[in-house]
Amino acid sequence: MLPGKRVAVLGAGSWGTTFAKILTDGGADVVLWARRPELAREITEARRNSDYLPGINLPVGLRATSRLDLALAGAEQVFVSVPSQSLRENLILAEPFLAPGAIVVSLMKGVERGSGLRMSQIIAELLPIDPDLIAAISGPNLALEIAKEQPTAAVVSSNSLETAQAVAMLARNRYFRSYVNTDVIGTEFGGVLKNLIAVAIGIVDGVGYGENTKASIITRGLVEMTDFAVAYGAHPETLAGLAGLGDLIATCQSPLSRNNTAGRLLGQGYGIADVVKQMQQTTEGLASVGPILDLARAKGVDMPIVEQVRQVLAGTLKPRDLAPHLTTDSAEPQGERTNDGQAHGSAALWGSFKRTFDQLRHSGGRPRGD
Ligand SMILES: NC(=O)C1=CN([C@@H]2O[C@H](COP(=O)(O)OP(=O)(O)OC[C@H]3O[C@@H](n4cnc5c(N)ncnc54)[C@H](O)[C@@H]3O)[C@@H](O)[C@H]2O)C=CC1
Ligand SMILES: O=C(CO)COP(=O)(O)O
Repeated sequence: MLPGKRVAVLGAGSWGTTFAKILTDGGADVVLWARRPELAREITEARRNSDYLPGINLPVGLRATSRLDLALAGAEQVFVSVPSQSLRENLILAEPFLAPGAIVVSLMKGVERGSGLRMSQIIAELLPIDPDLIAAISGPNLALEIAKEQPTAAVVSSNSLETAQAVAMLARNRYFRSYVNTDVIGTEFGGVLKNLIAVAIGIVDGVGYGENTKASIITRGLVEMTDFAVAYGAHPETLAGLAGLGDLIATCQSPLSRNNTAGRLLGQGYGIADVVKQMQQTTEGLASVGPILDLARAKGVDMPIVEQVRQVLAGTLKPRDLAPHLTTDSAEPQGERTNDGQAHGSAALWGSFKRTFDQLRHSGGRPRGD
C-alpha cells in the first residue's frame, strides 16, 4: 500500500491523540507531537496514552515524538490541539519548522484571554501563511467516544472551500465523517459558546434540578450562542449544525465533558479553586467566560445565561439561583427570539433546504456541507 499523506498533530492530550488516531485510521501518515518524551515513547512503543485515553489501543503506524522539528518535517497538514491559552506560545515554537504550503488546522474550542481572538485568528496573526490555508474543525466530538470508534460527524471550516475539502478528505474513516463549510466564525464560536452553556447545565445538574430546567437552558443557550455569533458575522445555520446545536447536545448531555463536569462540581458546592484543582484536563469554558462576555458587550448582545455562569464562578450567585434568573432578566415578557433572530432564522431554514437540495443534485465523492 502507498504511504498516506504526511501530517502532524500537535498536542497529545485526549483530543490530539484521538484525532491522530482518526487520521491514521483514515490512511494518513501521522506524527503526533507530545511535550513529554515519556508520553511520546508510550504512544509509539506501547500504542497507549494511558493518562488521557485509558483502555484505548492506538493504531499501528501512529508515531509520536517530543521533537517539534521531527513532527513537522514535511507535514502537508498540521492539526493543533493544545489548550487555547497556550496556542500562541506553541505556535512560536512551531513556526520555524512549518513546511512551505502546509495547511494549519485548529482543533481547539477557546478564545484567547486578553485579546479575545479565536484560534484561527491567532494562527493567521502568528504564522506567515496564506489565510486560505487555515482551517478549524468542530462538532459533537467527545474524544473518548471517538477513540472507541463510535460513529461521529464533524465539520471542517475554512475561508477556502478547497482547503476545507482537502482536510475533510483526510479526516474521515469508517467511524468518522467530516462535512465542510466556509463559515469559520460560526464554526469556531459554536465550539467556544457551547462550553459555557455546558458549564451552566453542569451547575443546575449539580444542584439537582431536572430535565425541564436543563432543556430550558439548552434552548435559551442556543439563542444566546446564535445571537452572539451572528453579531460577529456568522451564518445562523452554522449554529443549527454540527458545530452549534450538535456539539451543544453532546456536551450538555455527557458526563465525559470536562465543562459539564466542572459545572456539576460548582453546583454541588465546590468553589472554583477546588474545581480547577480537580480537573485534570483542559476545561476551556472556565477561561472563555470573561472574554466572551467582553465580546458580547462590545456588540450589545445579551447573554443572561453566560453572565450567570460568570457570577457563579465569581461566587456572587448561588448555583441554585442560576436557572430562575432565566425568566427574570427583563420585566416585560419577551419573545423567544429577537426580531433579528427571526429574520435570520427563516433565511437559515431556507438556506439549509437549498443546500440539501443542491447536495442531492450534485452528490459525488467530495465531502458535503454540514
Ligand atoms: N477532549 C475532547 O473531547 C475535545 C477537546 N477539544 C478541544 O481540544 C483542545 C485540547 O483539549 P484536550 O486535548 O481535550 O486537552 P488535554 O488537557 O487532554 O490535553 C492538552 C494537551 O496539550 C499539551 N500542551 C501543550 N502545551 C501546553 C501548555 N503550554 N500548557 C498545557 N498543556 C499544553 C498538554 O501536554 C496535553 O497533551 C481544547 O481546546 C478542547 O476544547 C475539541 C473537541 C473534543
Ligand atoms: O468539545 C468537546 C465535545 O465536542 C469536549 O467537551 P469538553 O471540553 O467539555 O470535554
